[in-house]
Amino acid sequence: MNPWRITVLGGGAWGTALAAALRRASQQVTLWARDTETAKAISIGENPRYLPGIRLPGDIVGTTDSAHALDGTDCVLIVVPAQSLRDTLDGLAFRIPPHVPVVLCAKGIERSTGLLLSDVAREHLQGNPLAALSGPSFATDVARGLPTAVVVAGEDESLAALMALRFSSETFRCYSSDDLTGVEIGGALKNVFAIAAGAVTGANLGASAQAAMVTRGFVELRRIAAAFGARPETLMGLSGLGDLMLTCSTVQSRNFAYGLALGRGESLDNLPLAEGVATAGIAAKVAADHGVEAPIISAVAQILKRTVTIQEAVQQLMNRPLKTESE
Ligand SMILES: NC(=O)C1=CN([C@@H]2O[C@H](COP(=O)(O)OP(=O)(O)OC[C@H]3O[C@@H](n4cnc5c(N)ncnc54)[C@H](OP(=O)(O)O)[C@@H]3O)[C@@H](O)[C@H]2O)C=CC1
Ligand SMILES: O=C(CO)COP(=O)(O)O
Repeated sequence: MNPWRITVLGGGAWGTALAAALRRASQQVTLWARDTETAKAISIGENPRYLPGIRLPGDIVGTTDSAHALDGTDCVLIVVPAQSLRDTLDGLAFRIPPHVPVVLCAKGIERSTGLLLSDVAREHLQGNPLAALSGPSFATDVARGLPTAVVVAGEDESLAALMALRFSSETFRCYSSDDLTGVEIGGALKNVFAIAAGAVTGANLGASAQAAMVTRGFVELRRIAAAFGARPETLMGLSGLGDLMLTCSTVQSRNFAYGLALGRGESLDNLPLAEGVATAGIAAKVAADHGVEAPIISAVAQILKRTVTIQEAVQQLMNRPLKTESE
């Protein structure tokens, strides 16, 4: 099998880690970053700004030249933060060859529109098949080559399976799915619950509260996904339950760490990217627009807006009318 020429757009932690994983899967990888120092560093096997101390495969090509990165590419991974996807496509979509598959790797909902990232991409890319890569996978683990499993979902099932085959290696196992919407929603919303989990820990509410919050959060996740037409079983998988288990349980998650600082009343300035902060408010609105009850997402959105305290939010959640567990 000849290697694919794969372009990764985005030189942050996740773009760099995915470039390393794809290179280990014997693909030819070019990573486009907007920052010259990052692009140069990638070419010599490191990204000191986002993945300090991690040695990358030495033959990833780093560049700031988008034409060089995208001319003749076989597949494009977009790995900038969710709220930067539109800007990135405004600048680069014209360079992405028609019909080349485009894989969205960010986890979020566009704050200004409530759109899933595939809908944002569809506004810019008419002929390109779209896919999403998601699942429980910290950039530091993937960049180090630790064993990881993710899911690649696309509207075209056979193309998703082909991408999963191309991207997989001994340490990076890709499952495929045709439920693009379910996989996108799982990745986007787990960040909001990871913030909640961090806040529960930071505010010393106890391990029982933590388990209750994650379980009932999972119910909200499945309800919202169903309202979007996704399959419930998708959310039982890597992008859903799997990513909730990961990011709601460890401070290695930036969203959990953000919630932890919030719960402890510490400064939130200068914390690394926590996608759930931008997604919480719009997710609460999207749920309401679809007639879906999502009290935990709403609570996180209100806490982030400082319209309620964590203690008030807990009181509200505990005093909701009683009902059966399946409601
Ligand atoms: N880190 C992780 O473990 C994982 C992250 N993800 C998801 O991947 C996405 C990206 O996260 P991650 O890489 O960690 O974030 P980082 O903060 O590490 O990096 C973000 C990167 O995006 C670049 N960027 C931001 N805005 C733009 C723009 N408008 N145009 C071009 N480049 C831009 C930044 O460039 P610059 O440096 O110049 O500012 C930087 O290289 C998020 O949605 C996250 O949820 C998913 C799974 C794992
Ligand atoms: O999505 C991730 C792991 O699957 C990364 O989570 P954080 O962005 O919270 O660090």
